[in-house]
Amino acid sequence: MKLNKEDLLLYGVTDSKYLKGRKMSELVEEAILGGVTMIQLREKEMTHEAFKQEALDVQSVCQKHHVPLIINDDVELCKEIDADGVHIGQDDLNLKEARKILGEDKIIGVSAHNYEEAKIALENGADYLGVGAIFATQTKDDAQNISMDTLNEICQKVDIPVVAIGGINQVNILEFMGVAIDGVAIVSSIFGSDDIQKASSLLKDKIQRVISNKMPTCLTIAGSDSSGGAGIQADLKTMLANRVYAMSVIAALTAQNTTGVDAIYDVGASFVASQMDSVFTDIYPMAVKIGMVSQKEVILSISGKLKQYHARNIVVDPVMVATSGAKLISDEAIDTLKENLFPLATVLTPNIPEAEVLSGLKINNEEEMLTAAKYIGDHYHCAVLLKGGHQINDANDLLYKEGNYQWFKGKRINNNNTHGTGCTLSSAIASYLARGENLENAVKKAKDYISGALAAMLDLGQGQGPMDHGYVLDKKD
Ligand SMILES: Nc1ncnc2c1ncn2[C@@H]1O[C@H](COP(=O)(O)OP(=O)(O)OP(=O)(O)O)[C@@H](O)[C@H]1O
Ligand SMILES: Cc1ncc(CO)c(N)n1
Ligand SMILES: [Mg+2]
Repeated sequence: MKLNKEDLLLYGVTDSKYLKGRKMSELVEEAILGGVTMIQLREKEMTHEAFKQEALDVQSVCQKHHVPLIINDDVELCKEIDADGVHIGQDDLNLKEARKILGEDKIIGVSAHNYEEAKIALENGADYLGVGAIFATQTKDDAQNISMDTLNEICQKVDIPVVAIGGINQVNILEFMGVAIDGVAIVSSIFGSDDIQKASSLLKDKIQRVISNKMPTCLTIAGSDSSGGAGIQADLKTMLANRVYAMSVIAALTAQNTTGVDAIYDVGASFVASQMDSVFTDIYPMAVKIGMVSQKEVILSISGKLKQYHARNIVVDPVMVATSGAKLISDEAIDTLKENLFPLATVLTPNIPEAEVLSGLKINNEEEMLTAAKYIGDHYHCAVLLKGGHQINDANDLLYKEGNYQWFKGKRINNNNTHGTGCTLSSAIASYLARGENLENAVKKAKDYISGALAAMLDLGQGQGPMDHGYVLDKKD
C-alpha cells in the first residue's frame, strides 16, 4: 500500500503515557472516529513481544477503518506484522537499509529538521517527511525548533508530502495558514485529551480549513480615519484592491477629514487585545500591518499578542504625524514603539520626518536618507523602507536590509491629494507579503499600486484629499 497525500492530513502519533490503564487500540479507535487519517504507533520502552501484541491490536482497528498504520523506528516489526510502513528518525536505521528490508510497497517516513536533511531523505527515497519541532513540545525534550519560514521552504523545494510535528495544539494549528504543508502529526493534543474523539474532530476541522484555504489573509492594527482616506479604512481598501482577505483591529478612533484631526478617542489596551484574540484564534493572518498606535499600554498589548500568536510578516508604519500636520502619537509611546514593536517588524516604513526622529539625523538628500536608514535598520535589527514622499524632487523610496540597500524609483505625480499615502503603501506591502512575495517584490508591487492610486487624480475634500484605492477595479467595467 503506497501513501496518499491526503492520509497525512491529521496524523495521530501514540504515546503510552496517555493510556491510563486503557488499551492502545481503544484510544486509537477514538482518534480515528474523530477523523485521524493515519496512525503512528510509537513505543519507547516495551519488550518486543508486548509491542508486537499492541501493534497487532492497533492494526486490526486501523484495518477496520481503512487507516494506514505506521510503526515508529522498528523496521523488523513492520515487516513481521505487515504494517503499512515505518517512520525513521535521523539516528534510526538508515533509510536505504529500511527500503531494502521493506521493499517499494511500504511507506517510509523520515524526520527532518532542516532543508539539508530533507533533501537527503528525498534523494534516498523517503515517501514523506515529518518536519519539526515547530513548537515547544513535552514529548521530546531534545527536539530542535525550526521556523515557519524553514518549514515552508522545505515544503516548496521538496516534492514529497510534508507533515509538521511538535507541540501542535488547537490554537497554534492555525499558524500553518499559508504554509505549504500536507498535514500535521500530533501526539498530546490528541491522545492526552480527555475526549480523544472530540479533540481529533476539532483538529481535523481546523487543519482542513487551513490547508484548503487559498485566500491570503491580512490584518491591519491601526486607527480609524472617519474621512476614509487613511488609517483602517485606507488599509482595508488597499488590501481588497490587492486581492487579500482584510481584517482590522482598531487601536484608536479619530474624528478626521482632509483638513485635519479634530479629536482622538483611544481604544483601551484590553479591548485591543480582545480583538487580536478574536482574529488570531479564528482566521489567522498571514501578514500584519501596524499603523497608528498612540498609547504605551496599547503598544504593549499588541506586541504581547503578536508574540503569543507568533505573527509573521509584520509591517510597522511608525505613524507620528498626519499629512495634515496633526500629531498622532505621544512621546512616551514612541519609546515603547522602539523597544517593543520595532524588534518584531519584518520591515519599518518611516517617512522622512519620522526617520529624522528615529535616527536623530537631519535628512536633506538621498545620501542622508541612506545614512538614516542604515542607522535605524542596524539599531532595531529590521529592514527599513525609508519613503521619499516628502522629498522635493522625486518620490524615490529606499529599502535597507541587512547591510544591503535598493532604491525603488517613483515618478513624482503632481497631485496634492496625498492623504493616507503611508497607510496605503504599508498595507500594500503587507498584502504582497501575505501573498507569499519576498520583501523586495512586495515593495516593488506596492510602489506600483500606490503610484497608480495617486495617478488616478481623485479630488475630494477641502484639504489634502484621499487617493482612489479602487482604480484597479476600473478595468472591470
Ligand atoms: N506626489 C507623489 N508622487 C508619487 N509618489 C508619491 C508622492 N507622494 C508620496 N509618494 C509615495 O507614496 C508613498 C508614501 O510615502 P510618504 O512619504 O508620502 O508617506 P507618509 O508621509 O508616511 O504618508 P502619510 O502622510 O499618509 O503618513 C511612498 O512610496 C512615496 O514615494
Ligand atoms: C487614523 C490615521 N492613521 C494614520 C494616518 C497617517 O496618515 C492618519 N492620518 N490617520
Ligand atoms: Mg505616514
